[in-house]
Parts: sequence; structure tokens; C-alpha cells
Amino acid sequence: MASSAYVSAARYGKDNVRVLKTDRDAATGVHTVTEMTVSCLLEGDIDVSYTKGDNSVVVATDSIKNTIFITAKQNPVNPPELFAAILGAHFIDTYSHIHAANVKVITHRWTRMTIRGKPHPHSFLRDGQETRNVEARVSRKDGIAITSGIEGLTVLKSTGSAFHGFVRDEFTTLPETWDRILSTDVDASWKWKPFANVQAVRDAVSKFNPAWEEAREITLTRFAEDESASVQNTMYKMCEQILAAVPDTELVIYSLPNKHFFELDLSWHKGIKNTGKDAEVYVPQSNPNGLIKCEVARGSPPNRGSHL
Ligand SMILES: O=c1[nH]c(=O)c2[nH]c(=O)[nH]c2[nH]1
Repeated sequence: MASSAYVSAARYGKDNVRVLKTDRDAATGVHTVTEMTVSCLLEGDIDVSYTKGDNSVVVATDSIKNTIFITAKQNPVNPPELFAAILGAHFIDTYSHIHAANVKVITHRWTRMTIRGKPHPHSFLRDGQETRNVEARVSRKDGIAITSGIEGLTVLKSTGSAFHGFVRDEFTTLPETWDRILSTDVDASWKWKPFANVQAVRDAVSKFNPAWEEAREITLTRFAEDESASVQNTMYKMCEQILAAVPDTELVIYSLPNKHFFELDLSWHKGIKNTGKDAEVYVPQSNPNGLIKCEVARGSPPNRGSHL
């Protein structure tokens, strides 16, 4: 069929590759475990596989999966930023027609158990759905772009949050409040200044874990201590503080659902007081939810551009 269409963008690879790596310290008998879910999508001179059915340019997604396991065996998987960079670089170094690899590594929590008051050498627990995420785009032309983040960190505060002064018109029913429950699932990420190559990532290796710790600590401390005027204002303060604390970042991004807890009028039952200052029993809402996003960059406007 004659066609005036063309492939304007393409990437392919393996998604949801689950990997667990153990590290066993022979001297101390202390083990650590790292469980990851990895995605690796390739780009390059691959259009003929789509347009002509020519598979000679296709590194099979099964081979990509195998490469993820072998790379995990032969290299450190911590910090995940380095692992993602090494994995992505393998593909552009090995296949001349592959020009970029987009790697995402989701690291799941396995926190060491404390047993009889002591850290246990080889037992761990899943203390929450929070993950540490890394996205690395390793490209022949542009080097390595890395974004690190936290996802699924669920938090709630029972006071210290207000929301008033918003637009009131014929569409408004929400009352203003000076004291409400605030809850969200934190999705925060920070984009590093570009790295030229894997060696540059290796040179920065000591920065990744402290940045994650700082970002997590800032998120929790700000959330707890801020007298919040809104989700928007609280998240902006978090972004500003992370930019200040981690100098090698160029951008911080938050995406926060506003998980609503409705007050419940129980006055119909014997005049029970359960609203305003008497509110104790609330109704958690699963949907709909607010969704508030922002990206904060260094310097001053007009450098606006969106990664949201
Ligand atoms: O922090 C908030 N920001 C909003 O934009 C908003 N909108 C809303 O209904 N409640 C809230 N809360």
C-alpha cells in the first residue's frame, strides 16, 4: 500500500523485569538485598523493523532482559543511578545502530529487621510501598540524563493545614478551612545536571544516596512542620529546599494527590457534634482527588519548560 506515513518516534524493549540481588559479606555474614523492577527501551535506526518487518535491526526484548540480569550480576546495583547508567551505556556501546537507551529502575523497600533489639544479618521487611526510582536516558549524542526520585511515600497530618482565600463563584461549594487533614502519596524527583558518560556518573557516585536521603528528609520535615496554606505552597517549599541542599540538580518535580478526608455531620443522631472543632470521625475519600504538580528550576523566569 502506498503510504505517506513514516515512523516519527519509536522505542522498544523489556518492561517490568524483576530482579533481586543479594550481597553477602563473607567476613561479617551480613547480607543485603536489593529488589528492582527494571524497564529498558531502546531507540535508534530501527524504523525498518516497523515499516518493512526487517528484524535484522532488532535486539530481541528477550536479549534485553538477559542483559539486565547479566549486568546486575557483573556490576553493583547500588546506587541505582550508576546501575541504570551502566545498563544503558551497554546498549549504545554494543550496537552501533542503537543510539539511546531509556532505563528505569524502581527499587523496592527491603528494610533490615531489628530482632531482639539488634539488626538482623539476613532478614528484611517490606515497610511500605514507597520506592526509590531512577530514570536514565543514555544517548550517543547527549550523554547521560538522570532523574532520581521517590514514589509512593504516603503521609498524613491531622492539623497544620489550611485552605482559604480561593476563588468563590457560582461553581463553589467548598467551605474555607483553617484546619484540615492533609494527606498525599509523595512522588518527588530531581533531575541531575547532564553527565558526559558512565565515568562521570562513577565520579558522582557518592552524591546519589545522600541526595535521596536529603530529599526524603526534606519532604517529611516540611510536610510535618509547615503551616500549610495549600498543597501548592508546601510542595514549592520542598522543591526550593531540595535545590538548595543538592547542588548538582537542575530541577525538582513534585506530583501530589490531595487525598481528601471529609468531615461527617452526625448531628442527626442525638445531636452529636462531629464538625469543625468537634470533628473526630472523618470519611476518607478514594476518588476523586486533587492532583497538584510543579517543577521548580534554578534561577529566574522566563526559563519555563515542562517535564510534568
Ligand atoms: O491545597 C489545596 N489546593 C487546591 O488547589 C485545592 N482545591 C481544593 O478543592 N482543595 C484544595 N487544597
